[in-house]
Amino acid sequence: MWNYTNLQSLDLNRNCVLESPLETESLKETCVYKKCVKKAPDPQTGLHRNLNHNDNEKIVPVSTSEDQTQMLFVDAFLQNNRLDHVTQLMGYHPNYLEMFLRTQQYLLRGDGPLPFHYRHYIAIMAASRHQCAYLIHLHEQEFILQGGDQDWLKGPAFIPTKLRKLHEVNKILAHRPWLFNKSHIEGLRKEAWSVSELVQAIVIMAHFHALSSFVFGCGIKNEPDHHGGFTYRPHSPTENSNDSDYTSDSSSDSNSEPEVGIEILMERMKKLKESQEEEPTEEERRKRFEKVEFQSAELTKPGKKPSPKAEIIKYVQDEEFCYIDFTKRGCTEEAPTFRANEYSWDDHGFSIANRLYSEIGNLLDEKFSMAYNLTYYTMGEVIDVDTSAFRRAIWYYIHCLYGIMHDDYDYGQVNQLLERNLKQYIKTVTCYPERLTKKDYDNVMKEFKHSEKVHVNLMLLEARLQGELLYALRGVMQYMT
Ligand SMILES: CC(C)C[C@H](N)C(=O)O
Repeated sequence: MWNYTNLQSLDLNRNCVLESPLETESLKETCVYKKCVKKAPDPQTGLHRNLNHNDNEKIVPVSTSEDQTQMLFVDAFLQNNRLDHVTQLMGYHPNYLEMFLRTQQYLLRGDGPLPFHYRHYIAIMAASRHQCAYLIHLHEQEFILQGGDQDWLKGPAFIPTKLRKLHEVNKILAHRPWLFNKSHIEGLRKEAWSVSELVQAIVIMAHFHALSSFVFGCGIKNEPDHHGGFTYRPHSPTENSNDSDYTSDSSSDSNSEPEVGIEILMERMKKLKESQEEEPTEEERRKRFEKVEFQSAELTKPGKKPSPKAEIIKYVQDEEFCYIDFTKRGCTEEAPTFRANEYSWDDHGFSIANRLYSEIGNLLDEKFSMAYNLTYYTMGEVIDVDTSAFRRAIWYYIHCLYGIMHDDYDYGQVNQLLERNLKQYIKTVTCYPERLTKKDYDNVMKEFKHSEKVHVNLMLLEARLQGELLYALRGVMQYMT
């Protein structure tokens, strides 16, 4: 349904999207993704540099000259009744955006056992675990458009028991997915949930948990017609921090370490590639994994969890329940390491998802592999770079935060390629995105292009989603057998 507000937002969204360090006051409408132009190598470093990018762009404008992106924007507008900021930001990576839109459309509006208004309400429940006002507001509106009862938006006391009973699973999957097991399914089966309804609900929850990470990770602002969204940007980042999804940063936290630049990173990647080191033994691999896991527990986020605003708190139960570190979770009993070679997406998750919720396995599979393999062979201003080692390190580090170990990956690479600040950022965005501050965003990947920071956030979204689904679908499989 198109209405004036939606058309308005299409027009106005250029002025209020990102609370990003790159925000300028001028409302530039420039296309973001440009083809690299090959230049002569830098005489000092021998690296090829792409001098043809403009780092002032924040989102891909509605008037983009890229045909593929333009078409996707039209699709997104028709699907979502608006061209939202998430879509415009993902517009930097049109091949990915296409799969994202296809999957989200299927989850919310395609064939499936759950009524449409339930799907949007589940999206609200999921986003509320991370206090993601942006997604909550979007789906409150969609919920009403789908004929949902306005009273439900007062909070869980007003919703049907069946839906309310999802709370426990929503909470566990969002923060400690390793606790999920078949007993949760058994419990919900007694509350009139069919297995296929549950699988759809689980995929919707996981999708919106991970999308909340993306929204905070990139600092996406509210839509113009939502609370706090229809404003001009503040002049300084500290002014009026209320209208953004970033928390204001009062702590002088640890993010002051100098960053390893792109050149050093590239040298390290090259060394790893050329290294003649013998394949580490299984035992050695396990030790390296445990080391990374152990170290991650030291990367705590100083400062308190932000307290949710009234419009969000009404949806949140057990507010205190959140991610806990490996060292505190009593690894042996409650959460043994999840071995991805014993239960993997490719061999297990994919087929059980497809079987119980037709088509979803294929859609997710394409989206995972797009995010995992996406590359433009660039790093900052350097072109012709094989970035796979860096990208793999990010993906597997996220799984490691969830206690998932891939036997064939050498976790030594994580420590060589991801420095402390970046690990801290990844951990915050993955585990408690609501705590991310603008300063955290500013302090990482300083030499990267804006579109590359978005790229990293796409990987965070997908790796987190896959990790959560691995636990959830393993629980479903245990229930079925
Ligand atoms: C995250 C980025 C460093 C990815 C890089 N720009 C690439 O095209 O592979």
